[in-house]
Amino acid sequence: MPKFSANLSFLYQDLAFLDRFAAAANDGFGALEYLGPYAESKEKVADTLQANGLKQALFNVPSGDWANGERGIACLPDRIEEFRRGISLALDYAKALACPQVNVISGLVPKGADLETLEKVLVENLKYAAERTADAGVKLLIEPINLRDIPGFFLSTTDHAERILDKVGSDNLYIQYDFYHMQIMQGDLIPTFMRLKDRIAHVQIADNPGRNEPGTGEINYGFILSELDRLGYDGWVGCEYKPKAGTSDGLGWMKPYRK
Ligand SMILES: O=C(O)[C@@H](O)C(=O)CO
Ligand SMILES: [Mg+2]
Repeated sequence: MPKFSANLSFLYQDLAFLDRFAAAANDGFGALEYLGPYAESKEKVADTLQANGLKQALFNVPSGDWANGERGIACLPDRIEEFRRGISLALDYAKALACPQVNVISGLVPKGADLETLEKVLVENLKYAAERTADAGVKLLIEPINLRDIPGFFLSTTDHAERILDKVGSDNLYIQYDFYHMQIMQGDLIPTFMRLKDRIAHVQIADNPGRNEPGTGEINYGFILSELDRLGYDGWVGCEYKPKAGTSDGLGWMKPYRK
């Protein structure tokens, strides 16, 4: 049976961040994920998780000035020190929250930048981060993201993600496979998942078009979720969508999977 993690950067947007924890637990989620916990103290986040009987499935390492349009810094040559500090902060929180994995957002290609240079920076940053996260018992992930929602994003296909994993050469670096992004960029969702299964540590779901809840678009999540089960995926399924019907009211799709 698939187990679901509520992505609090998308769900329960009408509530304050820490109030979203109880709402997710009440709706039957077993774990949480979000862009980052850094605006709250790690102690407060850990206490709120525990008080609501939730696990921390994942969060992103610090990803630059998100509010002002940055989408990660991991490929940017002039941000290497900041990336490294971010890894250390992410590991502090991961330890406090008993979080088994963190996701790296690669970054936007700056105007006129040399792609080979960006790739080298990303690979070196990931080598550095994969070593530190491995020492802490935390998996490191990278996520291909579709170019329609984030034009100019450096990493947008699983082929590219695989090449990066090969270049980094660490057994602690994995792919975060977001079915929504991959439907837009590649399609062929389950055959690709099957091929990359051993390199994928986390999956996320949303329907297309619209990035709304499963059942609102063209992706057959009934099939996908049963395939994930059949193929032995036992990680969390991250619900990273914009609820069309309100978060709790729009959870009808999840009913067959609740005990
Ligand atoms: O798919 C996404 O948007 C996310 O998983 C994310 O963390 C950053 O954009
Ligand atoms: Mg995602």
